[in-house]
Formats: sequence, C-alpha cells, structure tokens
Amino acid sequence: MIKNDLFLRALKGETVDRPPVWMMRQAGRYLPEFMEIKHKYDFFTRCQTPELASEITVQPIRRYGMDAAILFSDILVIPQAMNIEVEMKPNFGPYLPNPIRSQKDLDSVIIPDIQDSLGYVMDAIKATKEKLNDEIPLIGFAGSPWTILCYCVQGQGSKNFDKAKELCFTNPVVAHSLLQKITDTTIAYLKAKVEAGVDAVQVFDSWGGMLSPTDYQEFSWQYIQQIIDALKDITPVIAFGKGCWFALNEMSKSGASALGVDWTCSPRNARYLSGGQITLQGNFDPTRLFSPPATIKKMVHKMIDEFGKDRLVVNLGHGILPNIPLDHAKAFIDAVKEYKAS
Ligand SMILES: Cc1c2[nH]c(c1CCC(=O)O)Cc1[nH]c(c(CCC(=O)O)c1C)Cc1[nH]c(c(CCC(=O)O)c1C)Cc1[nH]c(c(C)c1CCC(=O)O)C2
Repeated sequence: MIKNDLFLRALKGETVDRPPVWMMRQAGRYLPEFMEIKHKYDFFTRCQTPELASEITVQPIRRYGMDAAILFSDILVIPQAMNIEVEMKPNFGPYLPNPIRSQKDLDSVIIPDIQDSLGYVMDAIKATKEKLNDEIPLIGFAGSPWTILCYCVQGQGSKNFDKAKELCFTNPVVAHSLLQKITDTTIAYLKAKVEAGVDAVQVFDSWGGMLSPTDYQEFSWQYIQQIIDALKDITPVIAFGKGCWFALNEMSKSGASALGVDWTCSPRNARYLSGGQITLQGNFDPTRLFSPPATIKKMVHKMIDEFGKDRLVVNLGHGILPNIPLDHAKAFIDAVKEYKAS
C-alpha cells in the first residue's frame, strides 16, 4: 500500500538494494521553512494544531525525500496529559514548574483518557497521512518512561539528571509508581497512534545512558520491555537508547523490530553485541554533518559498508543540530540514496 516501503522492509529484515534513511529531529530548526512557522506560533500551538504539525512533518520530506517521516510533536506531551505542567521556554527548553519529588506530588499525577487529552495528536497523524499520500511511512514516537521521569523530576534538562537519579535511589517506591503510570499512559498513547495510522513507532530513551547497566535494567529497560510487549504484534517498534550500547544484547531479545545506536559504538561492535540478526538504526555523529559534503558522503558509505546494507536503517546517532548547513543535510540523505554495494 505504501509506495516506498524500503523502511518497513528493512525493519522486517528483508534484503534491499540500499538501506532506507531518515534523521532524528528531521523536522526542526535547521530548516528555514520550520523557523518561519516557529516565529509565528509557540511550541505547543504547533504541536496541538493538526494543520501546523502535519505541515512541519512533511517539510523535510519535500526538501530531501527521506524514506520515512516522523510526526512533529514532543515526548513531553505525555507528562502534560498526566496533569504535570510543562512549558517550553524559548532559548531554554522544557521547564516543569512543579516537579514530582514525593508521594504527595505523585498523587496529583493521573493516567489520562488518551482521546480527551491527546486527541490532537491523532488528528495530526490523520492530516499527515493525507499529505503523505501513501508515498512513505509515518513514524510515531514516545519517550521512554525513564527519559520522561528525568524531566518530571528534574523539572528541566540537565547534564546528569542528578535529582531524577536521587529520587530513584532514595525513594524507589515513588519512582517506580511514577514509571508505571508513565508506562501505562504511553502504551495506550502508542496504541492510539497506531489506530490513527502510524506505520511504526520509536521509543526514545535519550537519557538511558545516564544509568549504570544495573540501574538501567531496574529504572529503564523493564518499562521499555512492557511497551514493546504491548505494541509488537500491532506495529514495528524501534528502541533507541542513547549511550545504551551495554544493553544491546538484552534489547536484541526483546521483540523490537530495530534498535537505535549512537555514534559512540562502532557498527561492528553494535552488530556483535546485538547478535547480528536484528535491524540496527544509526549511527552517524550528528556533529559530523559540519564536515564538507564530500567527506560526509565518504563517511556515510563507509558506515553502511561496516554495518552491512541489510537490516540497517541509516540515521544519525542522535537528533540533527540546529546550525547544520542545508546542503550538508542533503549530502547525508543523498549519500544513502546513491549507495551501491561494492
Ligand atoms: C529529549 C527529547 C525531547 N523531545 C524529544 C526528545 C527525544 C529525542 C532526543 O533526545 O532528541 C523528541 C522530539 N522533539 C521534537 C520531535 C519532532 C520530530 C522530529 O523532528 O524528529 C521529536 C522526535 C520536536 C521539538 N522539540 C523541541 C523542539 C525545539 C523547540 C521549538 O521548536 O520551539 C523541537 C523542534 C523542544 C525540546 N523538546 C525536548 C527538549 C530537550 C527540547 C529543547 C531542546 C531542543 O530544542 O532540542 C525534549
């Protein structure tokens, strides 16, 4: 049904002529057409207005022709729907004025009705699917419960999320019940996204790498596994854990269709740790997009050779940076489209 199904075929592990490509945070501030909309509407207005969210989602596709689109939204719409106030402060990022630090704080956190609180996301999915006209698949996403907890407890971005970790280590009962509430909400949310039309989902565990391997199991992975268990029979699931290469072996047995890897793990090591059978997604250093286009192309081809062209979704190892030149982003996408196995 979808005309370019390269991405879905790679998730199934099928043999392909070249791997598919998209970029994490591809709808964003490096694009002048995004900045034009950003100057007119605040962040959550963009998220909550299906016409704006769908337009922003297709902007990078029009410009570069990636093999998949990712819905414009944010992982923090989940805590917002759970009755936790979330602001997006210009030049600062997320700010949660009433962070969750105790049982009393937790008592006000609800498991929301998805249609009532996040119906606008489903409307944005339907509007985007119309614009995409079955040309390429649409990815839906959510933050991992741990990564969401990081913001709910810390109240803002952080280099080490020390307050979030402190809550886990001093009041694990509260931490685990918050994680479970987020997990239950996320499962219902992602199921609704699939019903609304997304073709795959990605769980972003952007801050999983803040935890030791043992703590990662306890505070992050077991909740991601619940999400995979609940979704894997209705849609392909991609689990991206930044800094989580140490967990690749366990992740490869989870039922996820693909695992995201960042650039600190070599392609060969990622294949080795994940057992060589599962599709991997990554892992170009986003800062490497500052290199000249010819260098980018060479490095991308080398990366594909090292991963092997099959069971691979080419991506960056984390989101694209706001100040990347447009022709450098184009060189990254074109390099994959021009790839020929040698
Ligand atoms: C940790 C995280 C967040 N949001 C997200 C993550 C996980 C991925 C990652 O680790 O990068 C996920 C996200 N956020 C956004 C998308 C859109 C789809 C895409 O382009 O990939 C996605 C997939 C839009 C956004 N979300 C945000 C912007 C920029 C602000 C704006 O547009 O006004 C965009 C385009 C704001 C945001 N949202 C968040 C932060 C830390 C910030 C501020 C810093 C920043 O700007 O990168 C939380």
